[in-house]
Amino acid sequence: MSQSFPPLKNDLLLRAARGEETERAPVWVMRQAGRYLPEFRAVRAEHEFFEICRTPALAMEVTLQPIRRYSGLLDAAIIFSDILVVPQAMGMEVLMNPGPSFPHPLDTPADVAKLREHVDVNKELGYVFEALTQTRHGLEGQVPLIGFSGAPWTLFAYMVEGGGSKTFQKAKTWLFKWPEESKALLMRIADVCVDYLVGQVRAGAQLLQVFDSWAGELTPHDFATFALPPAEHIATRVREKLRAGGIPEVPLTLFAKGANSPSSLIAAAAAGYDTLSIDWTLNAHEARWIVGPGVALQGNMDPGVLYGGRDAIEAAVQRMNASFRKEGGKPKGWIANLGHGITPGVDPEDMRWFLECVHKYSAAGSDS
Ligand SMILES: Cc1c2[nH]c(c1CCC(=O)O)Cc1[nH]c(c(CCC(=O)O)c1C)Cc1[nH]c(c(CCC(=O)O)c1C)Cc1[nH]c(c(C)c1CCC(=O)O)C2
Repeated sequence: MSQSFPPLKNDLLLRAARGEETERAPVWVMRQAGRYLPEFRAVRAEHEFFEICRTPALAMEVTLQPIRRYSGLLDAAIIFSDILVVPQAMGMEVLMNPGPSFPHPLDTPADVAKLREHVDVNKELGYVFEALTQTRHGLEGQVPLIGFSGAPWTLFAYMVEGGGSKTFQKAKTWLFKWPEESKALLMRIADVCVDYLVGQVRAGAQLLQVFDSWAGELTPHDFATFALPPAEHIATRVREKLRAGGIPEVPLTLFAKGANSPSSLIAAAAAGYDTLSIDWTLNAHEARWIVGPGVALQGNMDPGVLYGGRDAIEAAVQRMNASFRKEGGKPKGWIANLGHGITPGVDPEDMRWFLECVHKYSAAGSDS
């Protein structure tokens, strides 16, 4: 597959991620390819979830579905995959029925011996790289292509819990009973993520996002102790490896959902990422005040507003716009998004309305 890709026609996302002013805010939506789209459900009816991930033509198809449906309204595509392909690459079995479940979670530090000692990402995750390369061609330069991985803390939690959790009993047992073993496992996961993310850029990803969906389960102290160091390691090492490989650097985004204490925000902003993705429990104005001008911000409408109909969506976009932008100025270092993934019950036409409202209200000169 040729690595000479079609020229990019819309670089709003990349400019905003670098903190620049843009004529309007670029917009994309976490989980934009997925179950709220009937065309995704049609593919899903014919194929298992991980089969779609592992089949580059299918992964490309579902990645492109929202780009086609919302033609001209989305400013990025995100490759269809899942954060749990990394635990799979490390040797763990993961099922999707309908949520993720691990038949053999890591109950104690002794179980770490069951993981693959050396993970060859080209061998284990080459199918994601192939999907990225094909999709980058399939996009024909319309919008940039985002690659991603889970953050080590969120992946660790899945690997020891064996699935989702309300209490995080097992993950917290690990952290507080075996802190050193926990840190070692977190860094081991981080090193796999580094190789995986570098491989994604080599394959065609133009921006990388690291999802720490469960960061908010930790105290500020434990976030700083356990979650942030491996996330920081990822940013540092990815940049080093790209430079060493002569591969142009790409912007990096960290989504540490719920890590919203001022000290956590300040620390996350200093972790080596270009953009922080924030959830809806933060006011963007306050977040900017806390983190200063050094990082771009992404977010942050409550995904639940998409259930509220057009008037509610429009009003929430207006408030979001006013919160992210200086009065009268152009958007600067702001990527419009939801504060977490879009949910399966959303009407795709309400998603369209959200995108249209962002275009309208974030355009320079428009009144918020
Ligand atoms: C925690 C997490 C997971 N996966 C992901 C996260 C981090 C972001 C977040 O917090 O939402 C990330 C993810 N998962 C998926 C993408 C694809 C790209 C996109 O459209 O954003 C991305 C970026 C597809 C998916 N991943 C999953 C689906 C639905 C599975 C199906 O089709 O049956 C999709 C489209 C399954 C999945 N995968 C995961 C869960 C908890 C579930 C089940 C619940 C759910 O549906 O969201 C783990």
